[in-house]
Amino acid sequence: MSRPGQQGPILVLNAGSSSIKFALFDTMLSPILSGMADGIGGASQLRIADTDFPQNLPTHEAALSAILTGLGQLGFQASTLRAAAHRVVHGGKNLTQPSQITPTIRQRIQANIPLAPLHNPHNLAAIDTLAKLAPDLPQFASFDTAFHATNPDVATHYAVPQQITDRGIRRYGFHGLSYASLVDLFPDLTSTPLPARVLALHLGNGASLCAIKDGRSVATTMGYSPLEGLTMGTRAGSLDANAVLRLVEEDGLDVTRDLLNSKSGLLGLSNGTSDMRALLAQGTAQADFAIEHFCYWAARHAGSMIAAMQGVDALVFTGGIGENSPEIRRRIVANLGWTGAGMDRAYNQSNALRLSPQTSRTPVWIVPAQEERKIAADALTLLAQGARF
Ligand SMILES: Nc1ncnc2c1ncn2[C@@H]1O[C@H](COP(=O)(O)OP(=O)(O)O)[C@@H](O)[C@H]1O
Ligand SMILES: CC(=O)OP(=O)(O)O
Ligand SMILES: [Mg+2]
Repeated sequence: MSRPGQQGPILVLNAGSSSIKFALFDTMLSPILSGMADGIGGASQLRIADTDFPQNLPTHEAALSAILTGLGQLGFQASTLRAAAHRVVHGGKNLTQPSQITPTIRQRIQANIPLAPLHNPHNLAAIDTLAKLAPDLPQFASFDTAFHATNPDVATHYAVPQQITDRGIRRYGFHGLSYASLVDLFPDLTSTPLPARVLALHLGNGASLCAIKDGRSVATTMGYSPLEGLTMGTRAGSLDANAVLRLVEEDGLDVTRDLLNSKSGLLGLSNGTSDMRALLAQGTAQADFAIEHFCYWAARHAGSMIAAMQGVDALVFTGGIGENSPEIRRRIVANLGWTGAGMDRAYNQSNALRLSPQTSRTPVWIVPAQEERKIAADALTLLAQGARF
């Protein structure tokens, strides 16, 4: 029996830790419209196409409901869709390929909640909400961990006994849909082939770096969960495991989990603000220290990524901060002057595609994160292969 939306668009939902991005694509992968609910839990707003709607969005659930209402008012009710496709942040050991969501896949996503507590619950909530609204709607998931499946064992193993690694305590890496789309889009956008050794900087509310050699991930800064690595909006980034043990001992597990995932990073350092745009506008000593910490550690971790590639041929910024903040890019590239990267002030100020002058030995680019397009492409491939619908 055919569904009413069989010829309709694909809805992509990308729930980040502070935002839900969404997009509709037709079956030729042409964008129909896109939008975003951002600043969830803070100074939130909903943007659909080019229109901003100031909205109080205290939770991801409120944001999802506002998005679905807004799309419904434009004629895109759930019943009119051909499929929905989701970014799922943690696929764990087993979910390394885009998949149609079945009860088994849903159960595995749920089992990975402790590994990505700021993400997987929101991904699952979106899947469940749509399943209730439109039980026959085929739904698909693409996993943020999958692009890093090419990391060598030496990069994915923590230095713990093998039986611990076998329990899944290993490095996975995230932002893989962003890095995969960067690799796909780079040649067309820049009219140059993808350089052999790319340092990709995905700087958003969550932030990570990836060493991309010959188009494949060979190292990344996030590990077992999206907590490891850089200083982030609310996440602490790397810290000594013995410090974590002490916090758990003194404050308990739940308090410590919340502290390290939701109350640290820029928010903790500045004593109140996780949003980079707001921090840059503040001008207080605490805000400046938080910004300095972010840029210093991004550059320090970059050194590690560059060592994994034995050098670097290009730097590529992406993510909300990477695409939009000239000041943060300026500071990070200044800390990486030793790589031969340089910045043209005017190009940087205008968020141009190429940020470095022609004389720069190592070019610096912006490639906008196109996670939604990648997720839609994955879903279309599965539909073409005959996924049930
Ligand atoms: N013009 C800007 N200047 C500085 N930071 C910005 C700007 N625009 C967006 N950002 C920052 O980008 C971050 C959100 O990035 P994004 O990739 O959308 O987040 P998420 O991790 O939720 O997907 C926030 O810290 C926000 O302040
Ligand atoms: C994995 C991750 O940190 O995602 P986001 O940056 O969207 O929060
Ligand atoms: Mg994001």
